[in-house]
Amino acid sequence: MIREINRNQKSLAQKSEPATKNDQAVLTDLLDTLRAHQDVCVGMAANMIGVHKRVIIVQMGVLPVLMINPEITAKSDPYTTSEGCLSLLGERQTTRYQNITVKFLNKNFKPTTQKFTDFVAQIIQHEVDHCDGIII
Ligand SMILES: CSCC[C@H](NC=O)C(=O)O
Repeated sequence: MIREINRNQKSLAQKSEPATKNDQAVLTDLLDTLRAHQDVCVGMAANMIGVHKRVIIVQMGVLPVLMINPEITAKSDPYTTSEGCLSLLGERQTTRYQNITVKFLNKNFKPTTQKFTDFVAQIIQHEVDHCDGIII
């Protein structure tokens, strides 16, 4: 189901709870909602559709990838960049890391550890921050 974008800064500042297999609906809602905004949006966290669970979706080329309970376990090569967000007006400067390692459950709840670089790594960092109540 396509959900409304949460722009309530107080709600977005809340830390999200770990997701479980009971949270299937948010997986499809994130897919549907990202698809509906794919012209302007490359990633989303569940709290952006009002669900305070640690689930993110990241556009990797043409493929949207869901990550459940993502955790960045290693990062290297910091740089400064400017980012926007569907939940926020304008852009803000932030520090991101060129290379990250992420531990997460895939869409079938299979434990996965994967390395990411460049723009995909940047999107993941932005969305993991959302899970921690941090907006850029
Ligand atoms: C480069 S990271 C920016 C991610 C942002 N998505 C919101 O959480 C977006 O603009 O799609």
